Amino acid sequence: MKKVMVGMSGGIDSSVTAYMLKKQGYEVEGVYLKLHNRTDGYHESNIKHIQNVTNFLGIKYHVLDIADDFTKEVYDYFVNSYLEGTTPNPCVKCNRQIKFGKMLEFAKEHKASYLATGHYAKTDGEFIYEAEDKSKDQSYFLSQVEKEALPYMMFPMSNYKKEDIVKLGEKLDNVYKKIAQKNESQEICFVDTVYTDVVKRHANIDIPGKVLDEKGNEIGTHKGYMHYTIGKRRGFRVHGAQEPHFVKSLNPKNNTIVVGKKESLEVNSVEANNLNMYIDTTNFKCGVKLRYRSVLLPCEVTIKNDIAHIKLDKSAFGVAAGQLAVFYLDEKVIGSGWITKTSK
Ligand SMILES: Nc1ncnc2c1ncn2[C@@H]1O[C@H](COP(=O)(O)OP(=O)(O)OP(=O)(O)O)[C@@H](O)[C@H]1O
Repeated sequence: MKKVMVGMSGGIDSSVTAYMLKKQGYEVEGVYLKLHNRTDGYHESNIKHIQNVTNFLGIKYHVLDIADDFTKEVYDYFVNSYLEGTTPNPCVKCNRQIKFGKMLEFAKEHKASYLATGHYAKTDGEFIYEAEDKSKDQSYFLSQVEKEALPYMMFPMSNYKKEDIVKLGEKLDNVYKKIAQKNESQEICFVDTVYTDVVKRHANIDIPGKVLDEKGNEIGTHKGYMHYTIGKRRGFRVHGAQEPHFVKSLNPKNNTIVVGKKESLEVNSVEANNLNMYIDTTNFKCGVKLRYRSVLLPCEVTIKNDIAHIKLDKSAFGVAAGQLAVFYLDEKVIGSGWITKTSK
């Protein structure tokens, strides 16, 4: 009987994942990652749910304290990105370094043949694909996971809709019912409210500065550059503006932000580095997502010296350095890279 380690968060998706795999005849064990140094009962409450589920299923579970790695690889990167004026994507880092890095190592150490999670995505061991439930699809966030990890990954949610998983859970047992009726977890696990609440624990984000136009003229004021991301159109003042202005770039060095009218945010080419490619081709046509929940933008990609040069067929707006460019052939993820530069 093959062993599967299931990453269990105490939420409904991973709890149903464990049930499904047990039913399919695998030897199942669960692992809960303590990602944060929280002392407010957060871990205890999650672990209680996991205890109930694993008791019900008659399986073992482990708790792995990984808070130091998480702080270094994910949390610090998140805060530093805002300090540097870029827009981070912590879930992408977490999936690569923590869930399919450290948690996969743990699964292998425990002689598991696979690591399963409740992510909404598909994999055939060679590639990652969009999930059946497009509204929940997480393939974008998984696209930096190393190619070597793919043969170990299992996503039992791949063909289900979230609502079906909730219904299934509610029918299974009271233990599951309680979990299904919990609030859905927030988008970023360590951001309870808005990102600025996290960043302000580490820096003074409220230092007002100048708003500049594209020629460098002072045209208004803002409340601190870390309050803004590329494409944002509110929260700053432009003297005498008739038309809406959008944030075009952030300059942490002199605490200025550059704004422009919508057309000036038009981008036709994008550069990305730290590539993670699942194919070997260095010149290809594909669809690209330049942020989560964007539609696929047709483009041509040329990779030179480990940098992807992305030429968009049609312009895109509000593309932010620090976000991930994910390359797709229809539903198949063929690689991704971190956006460093954009131009018209
Ligand atoms: N602290 C954790 N420990 C172990 N595995 C985790 C943890 N957090 C998330 N995972 C795994 O990663 C998957 C995706 O996490 P994410 O936070 O995106 O999901 P979710 O929709 O909240 O899932 P769930 O309903 O299982 O909580 C989870 O389903 C679970 O398998």
